[in-house]
Amino acid sequence: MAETKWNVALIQMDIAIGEPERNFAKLQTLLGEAVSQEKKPDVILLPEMWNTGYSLDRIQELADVEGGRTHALLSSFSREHRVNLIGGSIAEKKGQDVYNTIYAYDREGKRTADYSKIHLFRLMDEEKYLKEGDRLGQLELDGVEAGMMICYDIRFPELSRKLALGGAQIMFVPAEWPNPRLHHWRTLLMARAIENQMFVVSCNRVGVSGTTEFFGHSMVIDPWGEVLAEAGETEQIVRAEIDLGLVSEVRSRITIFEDRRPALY
Ligand SMILES: NC(=O)CCC(=O)C(=O)O
Repeated sequence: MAETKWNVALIQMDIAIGEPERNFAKLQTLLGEAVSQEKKPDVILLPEMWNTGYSLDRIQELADVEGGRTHALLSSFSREHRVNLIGGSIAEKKGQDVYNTIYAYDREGKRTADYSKIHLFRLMDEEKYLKEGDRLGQLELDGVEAGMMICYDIRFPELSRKLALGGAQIMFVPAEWPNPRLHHWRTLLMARAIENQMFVVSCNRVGVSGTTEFFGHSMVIDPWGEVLAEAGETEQIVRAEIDLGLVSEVRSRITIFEDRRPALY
C-alpha cells in the first residue's frame, strides 16, 4: 500500500429530475471545485442517479446508453487530475434494460470496477423500471481493498459483511435518501462502519424532486464509528482526511473477525 492517508471529497449536489444536460453541466463545475483547493482529493464520490434523478417513467429514453457519456467525462477528469473517482451511480442503459450503476476510475482514468444496485427500492418504484445487478461491488484503490453499495443496500448488513470478509477496508455509498428517514440513514451508516470496523464514505443528494425532499447529510465515518465529517442540507463539497491505518488498529483491538461463530448463524 503506497499511502495510508487519503483526502476524500463528496459532491453533495442537487439533481435536476429528467435533465441530464443540466446535471452533466453542474457536475463538471462541481468536479472543478473539488480539485481547486491546495489539498487535492485522493478520492471523489458522487451521489446516486446523478445523471437523471428518479425520472423513472422516462428512464428508457434518458438513461446513458452503455454509460458512454458518463465514461467520457469521468475517465478524462480522473486522468487529468490524477484522482480516484467513484462516479456515484447513473441510470445506465444496456440493451433493453436500465441499471442503477456505479463506474469507478483510477488516477490514470481507467475504469477499474462497476457495480449495479442489487436491492431495488420498491418504495420509489425502482423494481418497475430498473433491472437489478447480480454481482458484488468490489474494487481496489491505490492498492486498498474497497466495497461499493448503493443507498437502499445499506439496509442489508449481510452485504457489507460479505464485502468486509472479502477484504474491504472502506465502503463507498452513493445515495438519494429522502426525508423523513434521516435517523435511519445516519444509524445504518454508523452501524455498517462499527460492525465491520471499516470506513464508510457516503454521498447523498439534496433538493426537492416532486414531493420528495432529500436532506443531504453526506457522511464520512471511521472504523470506530466516529463521524469525521457530516454535511448540512444544502449543496456542498464535503471533505475529510482519513487514515486507513485505523482499520487494522480497530480490528486488532476488538477482534470481531476472529470471534465470529458462522457455524451457529
Ligand atoms: N434510493 C434509495 O435506495 C432510497 C432508499 C431509502 O430511502 C431507504 O429508506 O431505504
